[in-house]
Amino acid sequence: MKTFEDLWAELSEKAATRPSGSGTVAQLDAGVHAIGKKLVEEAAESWMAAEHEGPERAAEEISQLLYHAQVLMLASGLSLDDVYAHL
Ligand SMILES: N=c1c2ncn([C@@H]3O[C@H](COP(=O)(O)OP(=O)(O)OP(=O)(O)O)[C@@H](O)[C@H]3O)c2ncn1[C@@H]1O[C@H](COP(=O)(O)O)[C@@H](O)[C@H]1O
Repeated sequence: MKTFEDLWAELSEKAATRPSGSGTVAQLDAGVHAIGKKLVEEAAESWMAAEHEGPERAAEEISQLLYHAQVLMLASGLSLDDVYAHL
């Protein structure tokens, strides 16, 4: 099973090597504004799933929320430690 740190390592590699066909690279090229909109969209979908669609759908939406949070971190030049310092 993939962890938050596993995903971070994978996305960092994608950002560095920019393989063709990567959705992450496309998101990074779209910029912080577009990434932020996706993050907010996934937050709303997580909320709706948790309130109306049950735990399995909530878990799915929250995984997408975490993905987009990591993409925003990459686009902002942040490391995991930069964020963990505030937990
Ligand atoms: N975990 C994710 C992940 N979660 C969400 N998403 C993206 O977020 C979108 C959310 O889906 P929705 O159905 O909510 O959105 P949608 O509006 O239908 O989607 P779009 O119109 O934005 O495509 C998906 O279409 C993906 O583009 C993800 N994209 C990639 N990953 C993982 O990231 C890694 C790198 O992926 P690539 O960069 O694409 O190789 C791989 O391990 C992937 O599994």
